[in-house]
Amino acid sequence: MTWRGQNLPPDHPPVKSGRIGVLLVNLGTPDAPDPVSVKRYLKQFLSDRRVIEIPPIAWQPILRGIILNTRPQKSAEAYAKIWTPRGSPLADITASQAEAMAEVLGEAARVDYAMRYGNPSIEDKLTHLMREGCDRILIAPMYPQYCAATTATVFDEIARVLSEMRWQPALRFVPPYHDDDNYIAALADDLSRQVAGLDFSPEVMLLSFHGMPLRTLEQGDPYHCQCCKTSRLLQERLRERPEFAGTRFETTFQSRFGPAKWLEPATDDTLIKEGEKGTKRLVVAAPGFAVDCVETLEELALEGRDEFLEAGGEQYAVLDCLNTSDAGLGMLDRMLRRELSGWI
Ligand SMILES: C=CC1=C(C)c2cc3[nH]c(cc4nc(cc5[nH]c(cc1n2)c(C)c5CCC(=O)O)C(CCC(=O)O)=C4C)c(C)c3C=C
Ligand SMILES: [Fe+2]
Ligand SMILES: [Fe+2]
Repeated sequence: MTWRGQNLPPDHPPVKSGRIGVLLVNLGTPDAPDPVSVKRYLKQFLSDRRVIEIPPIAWQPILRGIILNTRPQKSAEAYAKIWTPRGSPLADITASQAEAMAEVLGEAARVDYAMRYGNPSIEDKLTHLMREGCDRILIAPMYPQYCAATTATVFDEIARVLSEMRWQPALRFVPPYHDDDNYIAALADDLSRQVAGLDFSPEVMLLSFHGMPLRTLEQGDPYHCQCCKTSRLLQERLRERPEFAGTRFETTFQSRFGPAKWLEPATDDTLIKEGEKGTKRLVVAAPGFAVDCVETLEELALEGRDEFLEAGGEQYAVLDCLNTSDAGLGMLDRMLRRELSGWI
């Protein structure tokens, strides 16, 4: 019996090894846009102690007694507005990114994707890659800015899954890429292309990042700092482009959750203030999201539009995330190849 050129004795169990795997990991999403599925997803997501940093003895009664009895209904309505025939945009676009990377990497590596919460799970996909013979695996958390609530939870889950494996793969992790020239240049190209296609020129551009509780900044999470750096580097690039001549840039934080103080300025408050002070033409980009999701397609594109127009604004657009654009896939390809160097 032979496997990849190895001679094995006839009674040897089949051996598959020597392959390289790549696993793109994003946050996760419900299986369907209904309250039961959203409740299942939120229960797992909001029970993670890195996401809600309140001792479980205090948090779990609030989560189970209040949040999970109210939020799933409201969130399911938001998801229903953006759901596609192929499912949740977050999972669908992440799957397309993985397919595109599988194509460009070809025989050099197996590429797949997983979700930190919900399906397909990290456990299933990591086990599957191992069964396919991948004993070296590159994990790519799809978060440009490091945050304990996102990047670190991927590491936690991988470590948990590995703790139950006899034969563990060798692992690499793609580092946060908030100031990587490859990422900033891809954003600058893609956002300029999209603005050139609008029927108005923006007076103001919001660079909106997912928010976090302010306490996490005070406790040393680098997330806020990394968002600010991405924003500064991106603005430096965009100011050189004719599409942004005369545009004023603002950095904001969206998706506030719960009563604690979050990072400011808040995106929704800023949209209202801009409309009230006479800004007529505004665009929003969300550079911290690798793919479009409920937070960009519903909160920014639908709720945000109403907020801005009701406050006096006239023209409003939310730009696509890098998704599967040429710039986005080119960036991903270069980033994965760099992190795979020596393996492929
Ligand atoms: C305290 C709660 C939350 C923290 C902290 C948080 C951090 C955080 N989230 C993202 C990226 C995404 N979040 C998404 C959805 C989402 N986020 C929260 C709460 C917190 N996020 C909730 C309750 C939800 C579900 C939707 C809702 O009910 O509003 C998504 C989209 C998922 C999808 O299915 O489309 C993304 C992506 C980051 C990057 C982050 C910290 C930096
Ligand atoms: Fe979130
Ligand atoms: Fe939201």
